[in-house]
Amino acid sequence: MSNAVTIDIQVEQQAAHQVLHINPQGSGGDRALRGTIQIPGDKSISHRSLMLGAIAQGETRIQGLLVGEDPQSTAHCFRAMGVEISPLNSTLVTVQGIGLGNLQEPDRVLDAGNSGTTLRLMLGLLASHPDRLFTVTGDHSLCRRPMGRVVKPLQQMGAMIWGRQGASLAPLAVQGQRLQPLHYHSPVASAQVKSCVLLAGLMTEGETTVTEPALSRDHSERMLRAFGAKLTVDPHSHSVTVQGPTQLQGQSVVVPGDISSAAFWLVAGAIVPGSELLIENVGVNPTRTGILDALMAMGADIQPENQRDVAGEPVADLRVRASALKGCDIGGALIPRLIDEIPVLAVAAALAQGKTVIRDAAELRVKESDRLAVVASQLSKMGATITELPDGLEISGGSSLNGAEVDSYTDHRIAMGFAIAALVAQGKTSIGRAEAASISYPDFVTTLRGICP
Ligand SMILES: O=C(O)C1=C[C@@H](OP(=O)(O)O)[C@@H](O)[C@H](O)C1
Ligand SMILES: C=C(OP(=O)(O)O)C(=O)O
Repeated sequence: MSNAVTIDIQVEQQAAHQVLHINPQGSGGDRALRGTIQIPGDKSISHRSLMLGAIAQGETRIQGLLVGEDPQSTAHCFRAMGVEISPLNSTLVTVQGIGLGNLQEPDRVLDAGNSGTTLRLMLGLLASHPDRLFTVTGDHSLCRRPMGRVVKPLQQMGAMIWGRQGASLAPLAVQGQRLQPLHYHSPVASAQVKSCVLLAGLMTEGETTVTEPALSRDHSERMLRAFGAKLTVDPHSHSVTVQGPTQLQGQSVVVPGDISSAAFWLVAGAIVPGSELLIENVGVNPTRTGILDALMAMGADIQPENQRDVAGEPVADLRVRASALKGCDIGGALIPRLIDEIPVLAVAAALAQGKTVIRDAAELRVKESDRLAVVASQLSKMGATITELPDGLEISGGSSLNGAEVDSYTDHRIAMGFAIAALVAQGKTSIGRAEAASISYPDFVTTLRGICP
């Protein structure tokens, strides 16, 4: 029997959609993945640099911005409100800030596409722009996602917002107002809720505070401070206060690589026997590194190298080598620190020895898809033993996966997570609607081809 294994990767266009076929050919041989990977810019930081740049005074210069569909949605919306933003696909992106309170009333509906971050953060700014009417929408997925979580605190600040089901679903109409400050106790640990209220607080006279039940990603806090906002953080109560009104100054921003994109390679390197991958320039902000904690608790061999600080965010290169994984329990305050990585973490759990239980993750039901239901149904098709819980997943690992026809449900994290599962499956896996990957990672398939035998 030949020991040569190749992993055949084909993208098939089927009408408006793409099917990604991944077929490890040859058996018994070495499938090891090897190489050095450059990951795309952090999506959360990319959105924030465009938005803060737009409302600051003077020019903001952004290096390393993610050129994915989600930041493109943010750029389109702010261009429609009079902000000059250079093409996103250049090494240096410039935003000509128009100053606080100066977003123009757009002559069209603002379309946030597939991006929850765009819509929720932008609503805070729109609601606090007096005398202007804005209408906002998104794609089919976004119009099903809950907006009440940001509309409610904004209404408590005096915002006027209309939409379906008591303004809890987009499309929404916003009549900008002078708002009142608020101390909002958010029932969810959500950086989008926190950031929305803080952005509304920028324009509002007085102190606007958000307290959250557990710490969510703190990129807004870091960047608002860097742009000159008057901001205080109480780490004990997970509270952030902005003192408004506060004028921002344009800055130079360097966007680190997205750990949520690195997560696919971390899991791939850990589960494909013999692999060694070096993932360069990964943002390792402690509010985002839950995936490292979880994988290491499962026995993954991940070494951070060359740790440094880049423009206010910690960065490292991550070396991952394949190792035997064991199941573990994941829940509580760890969840917001790895929320977007759970689909691919479930793939690692399916390969680990023993049981993995993920809890406190009901938020996954209101992402681009119901990620708990989709991961459970599609991973079962590949032979995994997985049960959907109301707020998580129970995965009995150790089974080998078989190739299958699965669907992304138009969710980028699902499309890419299943591409990683396909690398260890017996036989061909076909992932429907795989073009969703370009929401956060347009070069995903190119990078995958580059590390496969
Ligand atoms: O603020 C952000 O940039 C994000 C916050 C998270 O959402 P929630 O705030 O809804 O948890 C995350 O899932 C999303 O991908 C990006
Ligand atoms: C949930 C995500 O993004 P958003 O909420 O911005 O659509 C994600 O990227 O996984």
